[in-house]
Amino acid sequence: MASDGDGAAAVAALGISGGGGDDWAPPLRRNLPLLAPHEVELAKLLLSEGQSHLFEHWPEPGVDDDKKRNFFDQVCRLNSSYPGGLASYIQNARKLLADSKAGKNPYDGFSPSVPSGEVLTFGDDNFVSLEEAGVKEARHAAFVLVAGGLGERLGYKGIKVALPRETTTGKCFLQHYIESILALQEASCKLVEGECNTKIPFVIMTSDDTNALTVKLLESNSYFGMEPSQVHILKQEKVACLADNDARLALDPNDKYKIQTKPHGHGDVHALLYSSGLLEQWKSTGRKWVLFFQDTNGLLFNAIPSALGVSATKGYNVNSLAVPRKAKEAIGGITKLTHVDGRTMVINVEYNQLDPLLRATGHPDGDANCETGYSPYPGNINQLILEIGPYMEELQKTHGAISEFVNPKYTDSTKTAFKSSTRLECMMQDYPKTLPPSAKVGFTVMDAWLAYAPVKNNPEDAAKVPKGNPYHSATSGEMAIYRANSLILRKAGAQIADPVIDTFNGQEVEVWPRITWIPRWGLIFKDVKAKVHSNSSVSQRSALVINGKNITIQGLSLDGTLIVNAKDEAKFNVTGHIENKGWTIQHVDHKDTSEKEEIRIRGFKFNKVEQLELNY
Ligand SMILES: O=c1ccn([C@@H]2O[C@H](COP(=O)(O)OP(=O)(O)O[C@H]3O[C@H](CO)[C@H](O)[C@H](O)[C@H]3O)[C@@H](O)[C@H]2O)c(=O)[nH]1
Repeated sequence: MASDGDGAAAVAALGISGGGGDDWAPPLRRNLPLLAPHEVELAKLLLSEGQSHLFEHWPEPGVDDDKKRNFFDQVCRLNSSYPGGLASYIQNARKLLADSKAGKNPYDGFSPSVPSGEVLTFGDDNFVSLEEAGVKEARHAAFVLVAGGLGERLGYKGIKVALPRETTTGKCFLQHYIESILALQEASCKLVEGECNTKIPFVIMTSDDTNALTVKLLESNSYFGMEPSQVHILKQEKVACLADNDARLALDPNDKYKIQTKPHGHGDVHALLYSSGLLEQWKSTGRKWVLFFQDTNGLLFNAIPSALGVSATKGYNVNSLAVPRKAKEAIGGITKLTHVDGRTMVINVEYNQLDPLLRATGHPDGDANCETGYSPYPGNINQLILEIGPYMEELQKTHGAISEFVNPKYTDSTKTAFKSSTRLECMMQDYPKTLPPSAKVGFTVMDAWLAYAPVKNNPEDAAKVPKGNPYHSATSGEMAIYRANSLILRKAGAQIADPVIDTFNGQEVEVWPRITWIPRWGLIFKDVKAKVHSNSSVSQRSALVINGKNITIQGLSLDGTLIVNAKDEAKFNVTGHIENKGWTIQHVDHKDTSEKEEIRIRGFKFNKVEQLELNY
């Protein structure tokens, strides 16, 4: 830090007179001697971008000097972490805020239509062969989890990847993701003749909100069996908040020497990957695919093998996973956009933009269901599979910058003031927007029961979801695992009892038998079919935990709780009639603070009365 004397010299050297009317807000002028030359440059930048208010409250030198210096440390970080620096950020913000105020449609000139993509049916021959193709490709893949989000809508205090995916085993999302990647690695390697030492890389994008807890979760669980060198953490920086339509930066309400910041969105992942150097490394070691996914979709890995199979067999540069979408559901719609000048693109139109776009282009009902009971636009679940070569070529041009948007909440229709500060955001699924028309952009649709069950909404909001639309809550997220596993076993020939309907935290859900397995057991449908025989049955009140790769089920009739553990490659056949009191489901009110938060948000817990545990 420059001494007072140095600062004054620096000021003089930079030719700053200390005058210039409003340019040098008086409180800043008085503090100039405190600043190092690079800080003076940053101050000039801020003033030239209309940010003199940031200094209005600064006291005389000698008071809060450390805080003033910390302020410039933060400005320096904000300036270096945004492509083009803070000046670009403020200019982009001013333009986007003006467009928003004017009600400008970001899709001006485009008309939407329903695109065609690959529609897969679980368990048919095409699905099975795509799964096999996907497993074969998996050893050329790298996975990227975007997990920098706060999960504001869920309101959970911890990080979302640490939440149990289901509470029968209690395994968290991150453990399930890692075990799934390792299972893919193992299965894919098995298909190679000779030795295969492939380690599938796994990147986690964190933010200041999630980084420390994510690292702690990994380290305290020995990376859930993954080699630490396989895992790369990339932390995204937040961006400055905007207080008004002039893009004046907002000060932190709790610290007037700090600019308030918020996450910039999952779109940051492309710029971070670009600057990390990982892509070159991956390409040079034979990687072909980069798979992006989100923090809480416990069904996702049911869809990965076949979707990767689609990418490989269709030669897609970009493949987005989708599920049938209910109108107004909070997932973007995959849409074909045709511009008046003839350009077309297939892209996600975010859920808050689809309705206005449709209304503005001759669809008076806006975002509505069609005769199928679903929106005609497939719902984007934000699982993207990018082919690494074309991806790297594109990033060479864009450096990973993704088109941004702003979403201010105005106090009234004059759109002159915001309810709270806003910021620019970007989304990873907007990546195809800059691609040339020659790019092969496709999508793959699967049933939601198989592929999509996120945990995003808190109990109160979930209970208000229109009837028939998915809740996207901790309750529905867990119940969806049991339903999917039950349906998969049914398809494999087992007799799985029908569900009962119950209501937890105000949400009516189907309660299927609580069946779970480790990814090594049932990575693809062919594996499940080979291990389950049709003469087996599971009653509705049962729980079945399959915890071993080579466990087979033959002639089992289960009415109660059964946990089967078999180590490594040990073979074990589960058979016979097993009956016990089992685990009953106990309702928990989400306001009951005597329960743990992860239990309260799902509205139930298991009362473990009796079980049979087999260890082999
Ligand atoms: O700055 C951020 C913001 C979010 N995330 C991560 O991005 C993912 C998605 O965040 P949200 O769950 O908040 O996303 P939304 O529900 O708003 O919407 C996104 O997910 C939906 C499907 O779940 C749809 O695909 C939609 O089009 C897409 O934008 C999460 O893993 C979150 O941790 C970050 O890493 N950094």
